[in-house]
Amino acid sequence: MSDYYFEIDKLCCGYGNEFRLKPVSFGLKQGDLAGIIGPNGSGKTTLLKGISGRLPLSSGSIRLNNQDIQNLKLRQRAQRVAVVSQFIDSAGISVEDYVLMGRLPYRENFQFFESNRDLTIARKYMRLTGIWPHRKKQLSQLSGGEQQLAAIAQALTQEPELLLMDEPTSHLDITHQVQVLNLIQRLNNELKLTVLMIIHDLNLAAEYCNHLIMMKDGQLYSQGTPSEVLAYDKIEEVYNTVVVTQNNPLSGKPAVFLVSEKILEEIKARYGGINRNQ
Ligand SMILES: Nc1ncnc2c1ncn2[C@@H]1O[C@H](COP(=O)(O)OP(=O)(O)OP(=O)(O)O)[C@@H](O)[C@H]1O
Repeated sequence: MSDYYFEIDKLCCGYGNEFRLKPVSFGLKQGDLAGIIGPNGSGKTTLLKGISGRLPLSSGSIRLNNQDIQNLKLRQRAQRVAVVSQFIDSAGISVEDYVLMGRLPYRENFQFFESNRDLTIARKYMRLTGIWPHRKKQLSQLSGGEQQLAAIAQALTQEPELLLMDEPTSHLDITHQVQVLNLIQRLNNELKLTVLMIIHDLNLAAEYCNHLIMMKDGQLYSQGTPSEVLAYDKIEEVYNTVVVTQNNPLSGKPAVFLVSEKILEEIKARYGGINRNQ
């Protein structure tokens, strides 16, 4: 029996000889809201694709609630793990029908129409994500951010135990970023939904996630609480960029500040460098 609700052990996957993850291992507790961070091309999406089954593993195991989920049939896996990817296939389908597709893994053989329960669940998540007013529109008529909300509503309609998300806030303005992350945080608190998401914004990652996984060059570089992972020296090594970190005065979570080249040169000329002990 593992202490972890979700655990990957020495997971390897990639694209032939082009790019391959070095073995990645980590565990999450039920109800963790975990973020995968790291620079462009460090392997975040590849890791998520390996976990979601979109890329075959060359080695390693994935366990959810003490069961190896690699060998589950697609339908069974989809009842337990939902994925929100960056790019949404917005074919000619209404928002409501798109969200209802989240119930497909639960359809019985020869059940051609959704049940009342399917409709109730889909409507609940359309309301929660705020796309309810758009439900009759074609998905292709929505903005990038609204499509992202529809994709999240579909994934939640799947009622998964584990929600995987590839940059769920990438197309959203700050109001909707915070709205979506607040919603995810609420579901995570109320339903004990375990969430693993790729998130580029280090400040949002620090504020919302209780566990961070930092990738560099196809391998796991650091993992732990935001305070452990978002130390200035780790960020500088992984992102090759000078940063200053301070705690958010309200939440106590680390906040990361970038420094322009011009200011850095002025500080070097005046003080010889950044005083990290201030
Ligand atoms: N289908 C593919 N075939 C071959 N190589 C690929 C493929 N998809 C991605 N790669 C390569 O794998 C590496 C890791 O890509 P990945 O998408 O996992 O990075 P990422 O950390 O998610 O980056 P980003 O932050 O830019 O989305 C990159 O060098 C990329 O060029």
